[in-house]
Amino acid sequence: MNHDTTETLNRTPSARRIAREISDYRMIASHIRNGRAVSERLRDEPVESLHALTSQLKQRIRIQENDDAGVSATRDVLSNAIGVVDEAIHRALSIELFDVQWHAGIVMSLGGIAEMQTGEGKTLAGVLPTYVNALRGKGVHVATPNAYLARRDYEQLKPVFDFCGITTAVVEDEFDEADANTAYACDVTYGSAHTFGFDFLKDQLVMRQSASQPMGERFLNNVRGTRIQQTRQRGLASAIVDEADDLLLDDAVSPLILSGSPSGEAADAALHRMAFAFIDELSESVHFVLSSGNRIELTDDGFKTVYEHTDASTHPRLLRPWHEYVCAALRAAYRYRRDVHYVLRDDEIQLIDGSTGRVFADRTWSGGLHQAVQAREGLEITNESVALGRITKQRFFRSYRYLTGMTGTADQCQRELEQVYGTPVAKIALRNPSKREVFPPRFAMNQDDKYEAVVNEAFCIAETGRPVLIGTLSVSESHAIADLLREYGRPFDLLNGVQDADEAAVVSAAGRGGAITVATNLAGRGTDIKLDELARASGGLHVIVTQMHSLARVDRQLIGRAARCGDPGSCRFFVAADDPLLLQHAPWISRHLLRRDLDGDLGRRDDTNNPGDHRLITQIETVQRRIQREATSRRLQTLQNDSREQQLLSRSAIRPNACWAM
Ligand SMILES: Nc1ncnc2c1ncn2[C@@H]1O[C@H](COP(=O)(O)OP(=O)(O)OP(=O)(O)O)[C@@H](O)[C@H]1O
Repeated sequence: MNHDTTETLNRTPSARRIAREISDYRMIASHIRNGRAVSERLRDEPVESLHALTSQLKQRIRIQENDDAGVSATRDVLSNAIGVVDEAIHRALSIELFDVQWHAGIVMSLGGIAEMQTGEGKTLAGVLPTYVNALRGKGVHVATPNAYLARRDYEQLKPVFDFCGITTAVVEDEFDEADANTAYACDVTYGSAHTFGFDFLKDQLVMRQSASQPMGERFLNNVRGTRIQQTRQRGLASAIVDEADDLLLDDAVSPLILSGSPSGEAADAALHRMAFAFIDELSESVHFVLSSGNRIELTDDGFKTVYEHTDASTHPRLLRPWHEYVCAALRAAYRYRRDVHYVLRDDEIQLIDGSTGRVFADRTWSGGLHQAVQAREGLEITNESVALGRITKQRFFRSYRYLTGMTGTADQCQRELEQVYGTPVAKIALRNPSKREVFPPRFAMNQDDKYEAVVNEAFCIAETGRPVLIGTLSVSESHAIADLLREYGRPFDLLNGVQDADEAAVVSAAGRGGAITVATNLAGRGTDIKLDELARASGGLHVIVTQMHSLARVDRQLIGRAARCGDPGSCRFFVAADDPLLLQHAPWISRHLLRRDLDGDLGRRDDTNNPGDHRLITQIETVQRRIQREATSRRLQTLQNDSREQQLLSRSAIRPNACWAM
């Protein structure tokens, strides 16, 4: 797939062809019918027959495949592939896939993205495209948002692929070169997008180092038998991306940076400490202003003060102009909060990913911000990382020859997925209407009142035998609610990436009748909370959303933990006048809520539908849509900058992706 900037803005011929194919319902239905017939024939055959059919299909797809015939080659083997996969799932899991799951699987096998509602069974729908891509013999990377989901899917699906005669493995960040190499040698490799991206960067580094070795040295190394570092991956052939909206859009512009930093205290540590002490002399609006996107700008007065009242500006250890140290200290003081943006663990700053709630031990902020936060926390100030390699996830995923994916929440971003990745989206119908009840929203004047109301609701619902998931937006919010629950002496589980609880164990306990689980977004995507009998009979999982996210899709993923795959369930949104989303993006709604409180209206706790409440939620959703549009245009801008940079690199001698050209 050849992408350039102009292509990203227009539908490519290949995207047009895929769009046509994935909307051909008659063809899709006939594949499902034929596939089931093949599966019937295989039912009493020994497992060797499934393996033999897989080998035949591998041969066929390789013979037919050339640059132009990728999709039609797929189409040719699809019915047989469905037969093998159907039979393998039947033997390994004693489950029959529903038509909607085959539909999603075929869409992905043809190169599209399947939008299938949360809880409709995407994990199993993804087996078919994984199998079809594995037939190409160049390896398939199944990318998930985190390591927990990668391992879970690998463990669940390995027996299925064993029946198919397809080798599988999981790769993790901690793997050394040899283990990673073994995992990538399999037909299918499960891993987080993060691991795949970093392994790619590590390989780039190995190849650069080997290319820069003089030929004589390489020859001598060969003669002496000196071990030369190997690459981990076999190339970027096929990727199946789970939670595609998250990985391909929301998280796509944050660059993956492979970095190293010399150990010990930074040479300019004293300057960071001086800057942090100095900001006490500055006041907001006079010396600096807080602007959007976590930025802070010095006013003219501020700039003068920064340089007038200190001799730090001529310090011999300065790595950047003195005012940049001051700005970093201001950002650390005013914009970055412990347990919201980062946690402190073993005297180290560890970053929290805003949309997934995960804590990343190996990520650091750049431009001196990390050191400024260390100064603020009174920690040792470490050296800044030096970037050894860097790529945006957007560029990384665009480098795969075959890319496809699935998500429960692609609305409002179909166009972007198609334009940027050449992957049209097909919406898969619901198997049965959802049983999820959306309770009327609750409003509060401030966070304390809201947490009280949240905890009350959790008690009342858990008492009826239903499990409750309280979804919070930050670690600090999860702690605040946990403290309140402790005060009332109510047992609960906490999942926020900071405590050491085993994620899988907490998720599997969250569906027990009467259980209360407090979680950050860690539990908001991909997690499958299985209900026990009491929980199902009592009405299923109830999800409490403690505050609306700036992206509506994140909210929908969270409420998607309830009422999955035909189960009952419900959810409710809580909104407080001082929620960050309202304060930053819709202060008029905050003011409106405060006015309503004066009328004593906000404390109302009945469940009748109030049109005014729904109007407010609709207004917040409009704000979310605006934020989404702004994020889209930022991403397209990054893409254009990235493409420009790539063009410049390709004109020079440096071609970072050249080794992967296929
Ligand atoms: N064909 C099937 N028959 C019976 N149960 C199924 C079938 N397919 C999926 N399930 C069950 O439905 C539940 C939801 O499946 P899964 O977690 O794959 O949903 P999902 O679409 O990936 O959800 P999310 O969008 O939240 O990630 C799981 O418990 C799974 O075992």
